Order: sequence, then structure tokens, then C-alpha cells
Amino acid sequence: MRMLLIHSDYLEYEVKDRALKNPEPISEEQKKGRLDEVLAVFMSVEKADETNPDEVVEKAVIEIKDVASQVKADRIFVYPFAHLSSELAKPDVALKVLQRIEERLRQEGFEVKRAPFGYYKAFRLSCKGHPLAELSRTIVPSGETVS
Ligand SMILES: C[C@@H](O)[C@H](N)C(=O)N[C@H]1[C@@H](O)[C@H](n2cnc3c(N)ncnc32)O[C@@H]1CO
Repeated sequence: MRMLLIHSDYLEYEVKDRALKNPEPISEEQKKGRLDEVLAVFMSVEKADETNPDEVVEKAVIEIKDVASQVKADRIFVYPFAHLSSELAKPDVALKVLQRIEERLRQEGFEVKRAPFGYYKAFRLSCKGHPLAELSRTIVPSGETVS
């Protein structure tokens, strides 16, 4: 899993078109979304993560919690993003991992939104620009190596 974490004044998206044959079914209200004062986390779930998705979920939650506490963010935007890796996990595995991360972050007390999976989306982001505002993390299940 590759993550790009951007501490932002806001992130807003608008669904434009389907990018997969079977994108995640969404409601009318999910076609647009916005959070202010948010840690935006762009995530590519990778092939290696398929060997132990549950472990990758927990490791991702630990990393996101760590960065959120450093930048003092209590809102998280989980954003599926297929452009951080050339070895992507299958969509059905990736969606489950992202849904589980969303669920676990809510359990940890964060306000969480997740952008819809399987679509082309327009988005606007206002990065805060402080020294910890732009971070990346790579997570692999135990026994896997970072390529
Ligand atoms: C396209 C661009 O504008 C948009 N932002 C986009 O990336 N859309 C992606 C993700 O929502 C999702 N997706 C598919 N596989 C994965 C994966 N392994 N990890 C994360 N997302 C995935 O499916 C879409 C097409 O790859």
C-alpha cells in the first residue's frame, strides 16, 4: 500500500465518470463531497497487500493515526488513488481494504469520509504547506518486501 498524506484546509471531489466496469454503487449525495481542516490520504492498494489485507489495514491505521496526531487533524479523507503504484491490487480487494480502513478510523474517533471507488473524479485540495503537510508512507504485509 502506498499512501500520500496531505494536511489540507479542505478537500472536495465531484464524481465525473466510471473508471471501472463495475464501480462502487453510490448514492446521489456521494457524487460530491467535501471536508474542511482534513488530513487527505490518497491510497493505492497493492498486489503485495493481497497476501494479508487485514494486517495492511491495521498498519495503515497506525500510520494515519500517527500523522494525524502530529498535525493535529481529527478529520480524515480516505481517497482511493490508483496512481501511486504500478502493482495495483485487484479492485475487489482494494475496495474492501479501503472500506475497512474507513471503519477502523471511525472506531478510533476520527470524522471520516471516503471518496467513491472506481470513478474518475474532479477534486480540489488546499495543502497547508507546513513542514509536515506532505508525507508519504509505504506499507507491506510481513514477509513481503518493498519493491
Ligand atoms: C482515475 C482517477 O481519477 C481516480 N482518482 C482513481 O484513482 N480511480 C481509481 C480508484 O477509485 C479505483 N481503484 C482501482 N484499483 C485500485 C487500487 N488498487 N487502489 C486504489 N484505488 C483503486 O478504481 C479507479 C480506477 O483505477
